[in-house]
Amino acid sequence: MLKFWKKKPTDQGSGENEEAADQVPAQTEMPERASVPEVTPPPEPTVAEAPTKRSWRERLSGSTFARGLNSLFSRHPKLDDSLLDELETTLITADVGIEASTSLVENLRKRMHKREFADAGALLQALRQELITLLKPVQKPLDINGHKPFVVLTVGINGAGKTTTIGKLARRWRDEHHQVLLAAGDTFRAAAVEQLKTWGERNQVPVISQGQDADAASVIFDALQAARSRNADVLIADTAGRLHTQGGLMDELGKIARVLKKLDAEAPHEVLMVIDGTVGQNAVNQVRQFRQIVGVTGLVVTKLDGTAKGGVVFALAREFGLPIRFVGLGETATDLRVFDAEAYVDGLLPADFARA
Ligand SMILES: Nc1nc2c(ncn2[C@@H]2O[C@H](COP(=O)(O)OP(=O)(O)OP(=O)(O)O)[C@@H](O)[C@H]2O)c(=O)[nH]1
Repeated sequence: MLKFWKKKPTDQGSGENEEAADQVPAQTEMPERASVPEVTPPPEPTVAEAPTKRSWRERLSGSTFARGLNSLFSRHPKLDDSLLDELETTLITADVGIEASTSLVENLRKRMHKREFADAGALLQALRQELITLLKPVQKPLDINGHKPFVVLTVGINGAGKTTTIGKLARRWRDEHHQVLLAAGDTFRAAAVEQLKTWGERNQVPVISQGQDADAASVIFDALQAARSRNADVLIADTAGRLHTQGGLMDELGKIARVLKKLDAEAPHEVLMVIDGTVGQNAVNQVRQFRQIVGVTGLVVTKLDGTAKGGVVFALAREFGLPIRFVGLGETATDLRVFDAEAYVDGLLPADFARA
């Protein structure tokens, strides 16, 4: 245990470890130190990129959801039961989920039979409203001002987009003038540490890392100490992608959370689960499994610009009611958007009917 605190010759000499060690209560479980933490300092700022922010519709219009609705309403402009039957199929095909799709359509069918809609356009407007109503409760942006440093622990399965999302978050919060620190806690995948360092360099944000195969809890613990001693506003910790069946790796998440609590009883302040939006209904199972291991407090749904069908966001909202903090609409730094129910729905609907 003492070994963990012993200052290594190549330490940066900041005195951070000693200072934070004084604040640590008696330890029963400590992360194993595999190697000396490395701090990658941010390089000098370069001229800021000036990316053009593309609209939600530009990004979402290729989805099965958007294409399905467009084609349905142009092929079938007449208001009747078969339009609703096809609408139900379109929603299910787009990953909205059977229960949510059926309940949405049956509700619209009842209203149609009560002659609430003059034409198919009015039905589409009602659908827009219902979809927004489904998503509004999960539109709860992440507020990082309540704690200092605010600790965000990102979790998810392999390739979901955690590291990329962290890079985008670093950029966003840095642009909002927060002091950001990153922890390279994905010590499992060879390239993950380098990938995070690249994002750090690109966004002038320091990264705390050890070598590959280091103990993730140790890296993240060190990073929280560093964040405290540097008076950083936010620490974002990466973790290795894992499946619920990988017991050892799942236990590691619990260990990371416990070790963080030794420094701050309320940390992590956000357990952000990153979900690949192209995996369809599987996303629902993933969230269910991760929730049982670590108390997920918010979701990020990525890759909605790609081959995602678009509907999984509704399925997640209906199933869990967990806040959807952000959605990934592309691979560049500014492509992570704060989730906005109306903008999302309007990005999926045919342009003539959406309000955007
Ligand atoms: N099109 C698109 N691609 C994305 C988005 N977010 C992430 N990606 C891509 O998804 C791939 C995987 O992203 P990573 O960030 O490496 O995923 P990870 O979850 O850290 O992966 P592991 O370390 O294996 O767990 C990369 O090629 C990213 O560029 C997004 O919103 N849109």
